[in-house]
Amino acid sequence: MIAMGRFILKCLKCGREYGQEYRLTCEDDDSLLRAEYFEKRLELRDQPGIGRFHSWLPIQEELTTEAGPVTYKSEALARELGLSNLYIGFSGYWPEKGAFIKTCSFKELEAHPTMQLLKESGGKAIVLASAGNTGRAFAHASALTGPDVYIVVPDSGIPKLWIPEEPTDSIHLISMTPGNDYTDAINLAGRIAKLPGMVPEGGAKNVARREGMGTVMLDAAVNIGRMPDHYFQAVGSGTGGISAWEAALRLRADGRFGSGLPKLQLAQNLPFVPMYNAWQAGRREIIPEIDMKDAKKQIEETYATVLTNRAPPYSVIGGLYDALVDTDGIMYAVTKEEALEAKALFEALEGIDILPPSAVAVASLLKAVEAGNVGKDDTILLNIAGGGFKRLKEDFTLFQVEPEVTVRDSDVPLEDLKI
Ligand SMILES: Cc1ncc(COP(=O)(O)O)c(C=O)c1O
Repeated sequence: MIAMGRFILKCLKCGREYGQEYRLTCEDDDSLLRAEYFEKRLELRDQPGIGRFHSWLPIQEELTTEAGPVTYKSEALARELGLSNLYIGFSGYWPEKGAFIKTCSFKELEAHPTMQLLKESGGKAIVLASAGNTGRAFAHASALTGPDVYIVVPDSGIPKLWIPEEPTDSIHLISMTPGNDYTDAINLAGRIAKLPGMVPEGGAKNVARREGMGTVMLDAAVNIGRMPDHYFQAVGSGTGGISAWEAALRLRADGRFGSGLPKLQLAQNLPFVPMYNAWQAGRREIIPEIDMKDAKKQIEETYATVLTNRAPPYSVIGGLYDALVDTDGIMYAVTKEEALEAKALFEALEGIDILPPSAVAVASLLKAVEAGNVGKDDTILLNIAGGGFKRLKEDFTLFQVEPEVTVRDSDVPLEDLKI
């Protein structure tokens, strides 16, 4: 158990408080827990990456990894769009800009604090589901730091499960046959996590994961000197949006970064856009028959497959709906063609390759400019949550993680997994 805490966990529904521990839910209800840190002012630590933001990470020991978010002011894309204060929050590999996330997405910002919290709370093995990028990040973190990870991935995610070092025995990859999607992987991971000795990673419920993603907002505020007026990101679960909002609430309370919360401007990719549909209809609830009819077929047709969660933390108290309401947010639905065009534009102008979800985010910024949803002198943060994969391959040899077992559906007998 953890000694002397740095924060408490508070239930956003009933207000019940818990000490510092690896806890995903309140004992009385299912709303999100939020960390309240004893440090109310952000005090940057002298660490190379995400560890700078230790003030608001739910761990004891400072992280020393070089992986961290990078913020820079755009010139070429900004000029093209006629924007005078466009900032890029870049999570990926781009050494020329000081970006050293070698699994090329902001999922690594979630993985490092989560693995550290697991260690500090005595856990030995963590279980998670992934559409690909999260699994890669946790596999890498496991190879670097030791704890076992059990990663359940749908077939479409397997090619994304490479890491920049030899896979270690601590990485256990479970793949699912075609026909299963990310949500099927979530369901199977949920069953495995109930086995003795296993700790569920928890997705959006995992505070360490949210704070890790929230550092993109913190880094931007520190670099710009204030919070941005707008925050653009592509979402699948929406956890990044929730995290950006929570980070902004802390920055507002800090007092040095402005008092207006950044307007969340979030995008999904067509035809699978359940949160966009629910938000457009003004609903807290996602109604599957309306908002994601023929979900599995829609998911197969999407360009950015990692943005396809059928059970996102949208309706839950403290979830994405609340974040959108509180920030007067906007959602976008982007086509594959729009995303590909945006990708080509960004890469040509900014000079770095980006992953499909980031292309969806760029496309939503183009739409926002066209619709007048941002002012030309507004301060805008565009979260490029994944990029630099081509750049990474120039410097590193990548290793594919091989599945230990492949299963047909999420109801398989757990004995078959030979865990
Ligand atoms: C690069 C990238 N961007 C965006 C997302 C969406 O993340 P979320 O919906 O959890 O905020 C993901 C999810 O895997 C991702 O890998």
